[in-house]
Amino acid sequence: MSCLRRNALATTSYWMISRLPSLSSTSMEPSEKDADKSLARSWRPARSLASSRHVVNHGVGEDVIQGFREAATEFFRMPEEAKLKYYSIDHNKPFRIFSGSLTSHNDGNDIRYWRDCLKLRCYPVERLMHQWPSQPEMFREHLAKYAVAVQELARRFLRLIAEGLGFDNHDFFEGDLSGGETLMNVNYYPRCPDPSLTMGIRPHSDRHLLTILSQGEVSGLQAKYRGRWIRVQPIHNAFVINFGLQMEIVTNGLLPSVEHRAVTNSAKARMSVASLITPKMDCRVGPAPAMLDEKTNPPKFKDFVCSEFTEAYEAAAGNREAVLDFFKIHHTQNPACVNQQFNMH
Ligand SMILES: O=C(O)CCC(=O)C(=O)O
Ligand SMILES: [Fe+2]
Repeated sequence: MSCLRRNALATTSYWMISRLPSLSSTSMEPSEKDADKSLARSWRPARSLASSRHVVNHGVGEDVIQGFREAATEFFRMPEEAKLKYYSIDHNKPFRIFSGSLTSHNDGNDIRYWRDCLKLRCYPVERLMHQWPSQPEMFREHLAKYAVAVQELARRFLRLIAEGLGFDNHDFFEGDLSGGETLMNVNYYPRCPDPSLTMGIRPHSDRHLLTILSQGEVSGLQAKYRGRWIRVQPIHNAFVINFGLQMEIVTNGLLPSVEHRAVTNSAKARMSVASLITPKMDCRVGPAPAMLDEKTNPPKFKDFVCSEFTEAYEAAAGNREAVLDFFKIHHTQNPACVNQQFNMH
């Protein structure tokens, strides 16, 4: 296991992938392997988020990204009556719209949120697409193409992460650990007359393994870095890759989830599309055995069933420290005993 690689991966949990001059989603030439090598080479630490490094060769065509972004924009443009039937605060709905905060939990603060969110389950496509809205026309078709392409990208990323972590098994994240239904937040932030009074999304860490975010062209995303909020400047056709809390736990804290938020702006509306790669609800999640060493790196977190995590996340309103606290091991137990519980697959 190369310590250097681990350190490189650990330095920041934010990467941006910019457009691919040489590859498109339809033409994976010269070969997927070469594209992966190129991705792997670019897994270097960002010196700071202010000078984010960009990873090229993500392989998702501009037509696929823009096609879905346009269809989603059309969706938000539909008359209120057409959208109202989807409005729901029921988390079990496969497709719904809601307004405002990230979780249903009220954290007692007085912040107002200007966000409409279209929340849906987007992968596996064949199983879920009949639940998506049939209007606007082509919405389903564009979403299906986007969801498949982003899922493939996530799969490649997870392999690279496993490789970068030095795992013998590069398929470590395959199967139940990343095989839950992929969720998608399509966030629409209207133009806001006074951004000092409203937020887009509160500060939070994403709950799952990995988020692949298309920001669009309008800035608004901010990430916490050394205690300060740094703007993540959008890049045309780029994805922001964001490690979630469960990645932080699986890697025993080596790849920390990034706290981020979205602010509103008075000049332009903004739309972002976040695809959240998640474990199966009944999957046991905990620090990967390959990450642990009884003496030097005992487990920092207990394992849990993914559905328990959802409850903790809601209760902590997405706050990184508060969520992690639910699962932290305060080392009164013998780490050797705890070790035996971790069986990820
Ligand atoms: O709008 C953004 O850039 C961030 C969205 C986000 O953090 C989320 O959907 O979890
Ligand atoms: Fe997020």
